[in-house]
Amino acid sequence: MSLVLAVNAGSSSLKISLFRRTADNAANPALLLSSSTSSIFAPPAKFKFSFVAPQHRSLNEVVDSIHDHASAFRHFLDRLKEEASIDPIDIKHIAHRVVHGGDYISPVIISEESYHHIKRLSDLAPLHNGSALSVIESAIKALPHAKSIAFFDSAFHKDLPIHVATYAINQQVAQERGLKKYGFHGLSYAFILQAVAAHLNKAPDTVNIIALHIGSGASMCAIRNGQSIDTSMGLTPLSGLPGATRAGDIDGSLIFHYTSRSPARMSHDPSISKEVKVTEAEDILNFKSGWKALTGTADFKEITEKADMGTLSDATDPNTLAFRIMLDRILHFAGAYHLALHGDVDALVFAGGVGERSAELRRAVGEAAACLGFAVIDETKNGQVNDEEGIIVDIGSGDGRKRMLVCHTDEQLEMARECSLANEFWV
Ligand SMILES: Nc1ncnc2c1ncn2[C@@H]1O[C@H](COP(=O)(O)OP(=O)(O)O)[C@@H](O)[C@H]1O
Ligand SMILES: CC(=O)OP(=O)(O)O
Ligand SMILES: [Mg+2]
Repeated sequence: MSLVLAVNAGSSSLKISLFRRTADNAANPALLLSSSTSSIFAPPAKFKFSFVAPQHRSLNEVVDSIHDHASAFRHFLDRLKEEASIDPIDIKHIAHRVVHGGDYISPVIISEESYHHIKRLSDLAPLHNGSALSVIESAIKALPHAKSIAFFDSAFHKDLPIHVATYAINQQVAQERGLKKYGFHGLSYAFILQAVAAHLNKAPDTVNIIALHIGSGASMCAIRNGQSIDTSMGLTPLSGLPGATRAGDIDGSLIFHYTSRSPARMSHDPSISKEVKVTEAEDILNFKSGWKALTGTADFKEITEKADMGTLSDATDPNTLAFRIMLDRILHFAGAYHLALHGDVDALVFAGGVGERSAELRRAVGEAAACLGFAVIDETKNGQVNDEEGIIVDIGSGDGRKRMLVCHTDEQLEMARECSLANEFWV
C-alpha cells in the first residue's frame, strides 16, 4: 500500500491528512483520515481526528500538552498509532507545506541542502518556516523510511508580473538580497483555481478570479487565465490584510515611532521559537498586532459575535472596529484586483477558516461588491454554508454574471495530488 501523509503547518494550526495513492487515482488520492489542531498558541489546543475510511468516526479533545507545532505533530502520531489500523511503513511520502520557498519554485525532497535553504528563509516567514522545520524533523525521526517533500506556498506566484513583484527601492540591493514580492497561500490558491474551474466547467487556464484566503493569516489573489497576477502578501506573509496577530500593511516608518527601543534589536520573547531570529519590529508586527491586538482575542468568530453590524460605518468599540478594518482592507484589494482583471472576473471566492465560516464577513463584502456586477448574496445559501456541502458553494442569488463562491480549500489534498502526480517522487 502506498500512503501520502500531507502536513500543513499554519500560523495557528496544524492540519494533517492521510491519503491512499494508487496508479488509478493519482490525480485524486483517496482520503483515509484527517486531523486538525487549532489554537496552538492560544492554549489549550483543540485536537480533532476524523476517520473517513473504512468507517466514519471522529475524536475531539482538548490537549494541554500541545504548545507548538512539533508537540501537535507528536500528539497526532500517538493517536495514529493508538486509533488507526495503519502500518506506518506504508507511509511512503510526507508532503509538508512550507510557506516561504524563496527562489525554490517547485517542490523539493528534503535533503541537507534544501533543509538549510528553508532554514535560511525562516526569518522571512517567522510564524511559519521554523514551525514547518520542527515538524519535518519530527517526521524524519518518527518515519525515517518515508520521503519528506516540501511544497511551497510562494511557488504559485512565481510568474507575478515584474512591476507587481518589484518594490520601488534600490534595485541592486533588492537583487542582492532577494527583496521582492513572493506572495503566499499558494497551495490554497492552486486548489481554489482547480475547484472553481471544475465548478464553472472551464479550463483552469481560462479562469479569472479574485480569491480571498482569510484565516489566521489572510491574503487575496488576483488570478488571470489561471495565473497569479497580484497578491496582497509580499516579501513576507506580513503585508496586505491584517491577520490574527499580524498588522498587515502599515506605513514603514510607523515602527520607528511605535517602539522606544531600537526596532532592529533582537526580540527575546520566550514564546517565539528559538529557531527563528526576529527583531523587535518583526515581533511587534507579526506576533503582537492584528485582531488580537485590537480586541484581545485571535478568534474572529468571537469578534464577529460581539461586533455591532448596525454601527459598522461608525465603528468605535474594539470588535466592531476590528471587523470594519478587515472589511475595509478586503474591499481595498477587491477593487484593485477588479481593475487588474479589467472587470473580466468569473467569481469572487471566499476560503480559509474565516472566509469559509463567517457568513457576516461574506455578507458585508458582498453588499459592497454588488456595485461591480457581482451576484447579490442569497442570505439563505450564505447562512447554510457548511463543510458537508461539497468543495464549492455558490452563495449568489443567480442574478449577476460574476459569481460569489465559497471554496472549502484543502492545502493537504493539493499537496497529495501534486505529490502523487509527480513521477520524480516515485522513483
Ligand atoms: N465560525 C467562525 N467565524 C469566523 N471565524 C472563524 C470561525 N471559525 C474559525 N474562525 C477563524 O478561523 C481562524 C483559523 O483559520 P485557518 O485558516 O484554519 O487558520 P491558519 O491560518 O492557522 O491556517 C481562527 O483563528 C478563527 O479566528
Ligand atoms: C501564509 C500564511 O499566513 O499562512 P496561514 O494562514 O496558514 O498562517
Ligand atoms: Mg492556513
